[in-house]
Amino acid sequence: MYQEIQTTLQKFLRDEQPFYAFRQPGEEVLHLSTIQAAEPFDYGVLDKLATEQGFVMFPFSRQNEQGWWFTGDQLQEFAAPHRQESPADQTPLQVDESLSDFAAYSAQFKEMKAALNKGEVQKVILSRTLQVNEALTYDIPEIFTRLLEQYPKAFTYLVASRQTGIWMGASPELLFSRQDGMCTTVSLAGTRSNDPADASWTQKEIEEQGLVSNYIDNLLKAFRVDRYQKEGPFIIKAGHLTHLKTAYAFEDRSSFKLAQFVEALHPTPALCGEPKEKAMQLIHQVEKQDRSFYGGFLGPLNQGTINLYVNIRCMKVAPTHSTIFAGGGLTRQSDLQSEWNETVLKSKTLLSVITARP
Ligand SMILES: C=C(O[C@@H]1C=C(C(=O)O)C=C[C@H]1O)C(=O)O
Repeated sequence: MYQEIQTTLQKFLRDEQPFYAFRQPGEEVLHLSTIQAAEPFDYGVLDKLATEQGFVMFPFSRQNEQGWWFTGDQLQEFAAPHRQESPADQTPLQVDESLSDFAAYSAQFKEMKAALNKGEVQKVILSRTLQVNEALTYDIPEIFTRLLEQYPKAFTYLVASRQTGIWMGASPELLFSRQDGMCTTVSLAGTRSNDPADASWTQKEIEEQGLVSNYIDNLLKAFRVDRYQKEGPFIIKAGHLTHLKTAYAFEDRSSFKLAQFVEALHPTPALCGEPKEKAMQLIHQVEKQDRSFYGGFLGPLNQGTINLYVNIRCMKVAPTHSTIFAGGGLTRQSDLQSEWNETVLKSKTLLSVITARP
């Protein structure tokens, strides 16, 4: 299967044929479809698309970018590649984190910390980018295959469209799903490395994940969902990281305003902050990069089934360089060096599948 996936993706990229490819968490199938039409995405679409299938890609904020709804007519399925199917004899690319990156991050950290200390926000997410100065376009099939192999529990995708450019990622975070009459969402936050020596969770992480859960609890209340299952927080593994997760599930009743709920949910305090408006303002003011589709959501809609994931652990591929995005939640208790280290660890999800040219 490895070779067939490579050949198909290689051909699409060479021909500049827009497409999307994804494998859902735990699935054995890679879905691949050409994009024949792209329409601006409006949340109302979520209520209407009972019979269609396609793929949504929505940005973190609508300030510079809009969401897209992609449809195509051929949905091909491949058995997802398994570990070690791709050539193994390759060394990961070394990228220097320059001192100026750290200096810029630390100035932004201080600015956000000042707002946290003044009580303007309780939590805000600071993100940064890591630039890979290599032309990767024709290595994409290989990199994507390794991403599929290494993160079998993630939502692993590759999108190439005129509207968004080329993006790929392996996200551990569900935004919202509706399947077989049940709706689910999660509160995911708090990060530690997978190293057993780093296993203890501090009050800071417990609180920052608790803030996301409170936000979801309040939203469910506001949408009059008064009966729901809530499990957690428990610890989940995401590649070489671990997170705290609480899972929510409830029945999709006819009175439930699904599209409005998803609109209100995004972006959660896992990617934006609390309170939301103030945190959003602070992010726009402080961060130098445009988050674009990082921190947005994406995923397939298929005849009433909705599976949307938060676009994290991702990168954008341009002809001469690629940009990896990573961020983390800051609270009053945040420490500069450990927050920086967390973004270094998070960027490894992508960095570890990009290999050096021989
Ligand atoms: C912002 C990212 O991840 C999010 C932030 C987390 C945190 O602050 O601990 C953990 C999981 C994600 O919800 C990212 O990976 O870039």
